[in-house]
Amino acid sequence: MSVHINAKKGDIADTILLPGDPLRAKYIAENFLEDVTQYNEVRNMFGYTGTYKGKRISVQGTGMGVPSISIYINELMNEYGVKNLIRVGTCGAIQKDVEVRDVVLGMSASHDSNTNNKLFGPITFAPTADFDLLATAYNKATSKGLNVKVGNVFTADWFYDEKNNNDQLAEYGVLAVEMESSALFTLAKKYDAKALSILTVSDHIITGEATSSEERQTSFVDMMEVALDTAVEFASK
Ligand SMILES: O=P(O)(O)O[C@H]1O[C@H](CO)[C@@H](O)[C@H]1O
Ligand SMILES: O=c1cc[nH]c(=O)[nH]1
Repeated sequence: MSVHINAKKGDIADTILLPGDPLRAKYIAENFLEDVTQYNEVRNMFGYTGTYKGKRISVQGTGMGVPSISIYINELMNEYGVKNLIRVGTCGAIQKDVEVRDVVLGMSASHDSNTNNKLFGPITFAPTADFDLLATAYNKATSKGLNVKVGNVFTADWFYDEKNNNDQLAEYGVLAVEMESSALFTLAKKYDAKALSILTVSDHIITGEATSSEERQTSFVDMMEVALDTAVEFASK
């Protein structure tokens, strides 16, 4: 048992999906996994383990923002030996050719979080996804015929930020804005684990087009299938 996860050693698979929304974790467990057990309900941050296509996979809500996901991924890697971490999140598009409901694979994560400044001091570390996970997810997505985009995402500390630099970020090729990937990529490297962010565009920051909160919990099935089909290639059992 760790501080925020009420699971025994061995309850959590070495390969895990990480939605910010715990109800998205519940949806994935109920609709995609077989032989599911719930291992965590501390703070209603639900965690489940089951099988998908015969492989043992877990899914754990992380909450919103760098501090929250950092707590969960530290405990998952340190206390439970998790090795392959795939975020299944939502993001806001900032490029005209990235559309609502598109799937975005985060290859790198620029950010405005102070956590990496504390870790690295004067060095600007570039949080980067694991290439093997990224290549596998890309192949799974394109073989499903998805309109997948791959590139740099921006991990923001502020959700409501009137002074954000979306225009500049877009000019420099950033695809979309979310709130966790830089911490996931940074900490996974520290603990010699593999990490990737698979995101669905839930809203478009330029056009204002948006999805409902129910759709954000339950309907981004393309992303969930790409993540699970990728996860099974890396799960050890
Ligand atoms: O849908 P999730 O995975 O929570 O991701 C996005 O949604 C939340 C903001 O609404 C932030 O956590 C952001 O990263
Ligand atoms: O963090 C997020 C997630 C979705 N949409 C946004 O604008 N920001």
